[in-house]
Amino acid sequence: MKRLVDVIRRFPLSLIVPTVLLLLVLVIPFLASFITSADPVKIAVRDRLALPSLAHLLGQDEFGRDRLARLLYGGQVSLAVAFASAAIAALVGVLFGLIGAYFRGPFEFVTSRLADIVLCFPPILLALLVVTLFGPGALTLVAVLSILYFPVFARITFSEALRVSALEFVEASRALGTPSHRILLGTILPNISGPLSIQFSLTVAAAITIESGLSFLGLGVVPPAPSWGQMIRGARGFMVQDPLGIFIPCIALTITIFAINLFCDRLRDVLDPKSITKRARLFVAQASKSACEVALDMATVARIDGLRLETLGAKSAPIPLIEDVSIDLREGACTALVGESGSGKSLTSLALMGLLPETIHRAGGQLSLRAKSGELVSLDRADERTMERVRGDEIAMIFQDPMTSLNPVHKVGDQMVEAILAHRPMSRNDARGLALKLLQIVGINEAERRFNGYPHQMSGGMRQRVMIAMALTCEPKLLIADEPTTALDVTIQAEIMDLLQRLRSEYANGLSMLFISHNLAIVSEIADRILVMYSGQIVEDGPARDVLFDPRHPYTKALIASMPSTHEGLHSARGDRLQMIGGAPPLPHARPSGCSFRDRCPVAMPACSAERPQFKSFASEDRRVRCLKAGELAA
Ligand SMILES: Nc1ncnc2c1ncn2[C@@H]1O[C@H](COP(=O)(O)OP(=O)(O)OP(=O)(O)O)[C@@H](O)[C@H]1O
Repeated sequence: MKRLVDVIRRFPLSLIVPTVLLLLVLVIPFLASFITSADPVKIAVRDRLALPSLAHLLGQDEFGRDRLARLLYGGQVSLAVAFASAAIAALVGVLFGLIGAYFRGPFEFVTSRLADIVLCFPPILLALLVVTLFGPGALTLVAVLSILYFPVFARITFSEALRVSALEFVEASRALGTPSHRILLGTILPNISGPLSIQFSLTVAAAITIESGLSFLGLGVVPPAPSWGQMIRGARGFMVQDPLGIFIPCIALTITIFAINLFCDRLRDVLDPKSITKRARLFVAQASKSACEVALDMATVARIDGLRLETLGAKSAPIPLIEDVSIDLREGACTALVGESGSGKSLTSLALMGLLPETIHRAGGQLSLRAKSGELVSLDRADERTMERVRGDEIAMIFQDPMTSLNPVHKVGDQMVEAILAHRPMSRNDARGLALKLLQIVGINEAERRFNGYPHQMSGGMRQRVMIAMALTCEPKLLIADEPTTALDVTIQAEIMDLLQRLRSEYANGLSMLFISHNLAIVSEIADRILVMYSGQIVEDGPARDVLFDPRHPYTKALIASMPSTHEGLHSARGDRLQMIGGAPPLPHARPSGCSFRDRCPVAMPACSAERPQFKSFASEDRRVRCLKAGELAA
């Protein structure tokens, strides 16, 4: 009982109306004997096509049979046939699709060829074949419809499962030795349930309509037994004299199909953890409208001011991911954002680009940019058209994994030309010339040959160079480099860092950079300013040298102490041995009260759990530290 109450309490609100509607549609036909005492097959020729009366609420059909009784009893047959055939088709199709996609080889061959063979058969021919074997009737209909629809499920499952099987979390499950059936049912199936639930609703709807066609040909429900298909078939001959006859079963069909589609659609949204509710969308829209503009001084190219990002799930309360993050990106300077995985570096940069995932929204703060023209743009209030111009033209971004950033089916040169033409009004020939020049600038030998090559013909380092060249096509003011060397080996890392340094010094109008990394050693090579991020907050901010050689936050100190570096000064600052930072950063939903770092902090005191530390600035120093002991640590 307690369990039932719990289930009811957690039942998603958005499913209530579709569930009630679906239950009504499904249950009412099965209450036929309580609703009417009329016999659905009893003929009364004298009353044929009679209008509705108290005795016959929906009138009488071409044989004088009670239409309400036929509608209710016929609904039982139609719904049972439709649901049974859709369920069998889904079960068989999903099984074939999953096995074919996961095990490949002969399993793939059997799945695809079987589906091809069934799809090649004209449906009527197939129906005739099954009727010859089993004779007409509701069971025959179920068999015909299941055979007709299972290839659709098999194909959808096959292609979706193929896509999901290639994702890293499935590889990870395999590497952990998870048995195949668990991966198939526990990992892959939930990830493809969205398109399958929609296909199920479409199949039920289609099965109800096809039942009418097959019954019309005498291949389905045998008269005088009622079904909605039979009712439509019978009423077709009297459409002009008695439009109600065809209207009633059609309305029943429409409401049923609508209820099933609505339910499956909502169910998909509820099952998908990435979906957001309408209410949440409205909230986002309102939050965006309430933003206000910030003034930028001439030395600042972009500013993030008091940024707060929250999750926006359909099921749970919002969880803060980023809190009170403020960053000034200075003209021509490289600002580095450093922190452990999950600290919020990427989300901060994606917010600036207007590329936040749908499930995350900006709950506070402002984002502003000084464009090349000198115009001030409020990125938090900009519409999508403005953001399209800003991306690439004003702010460009390079990502961690150059292997997946380029489109594998287009030549490298074509992709570069398209990127140039999207922002710059010039001929294709000029764009080609510019692309070749950029390839040379980023140090790609045999630029012409590489221009005509595909991404898979290049090494990781070369692809990252291409990505950098593409990022520079419109001479942006700001380049966001999100862990641009993490996926590369050490020697290539060094080459890419040299390239970025060279580009900064050669760039005509001064290239400002937001360099994101978890690696302080790499950052120390390029950054003018370092911001250390921990658990969604900036905890230390200052000129690179000061932060590296005189860290004031215990987390920054711990990061430096754990960092293998060839940098002499850093070695002497922390002694010879590398030191580990104990524990792990808290997950966003489980951040402790007070300072998020206190559980790992060697100098934590009781006050650290009582209050969230605010930024502490130091007189005559251009630095900020978010720690109650910042003053002491500085001393
Ligand atoms: N789409 C999302 N939905 C919900 N939470 C998310 C989403 N993307 C990121 N997060 C959470 O937001 C926090 C910050 O993530 P973010 O990717 O910005 O971290 P990061 O510092 O860039 O880490 P990494 O170096 O691993 O990329 C993490 O706790 C992460 O789990």
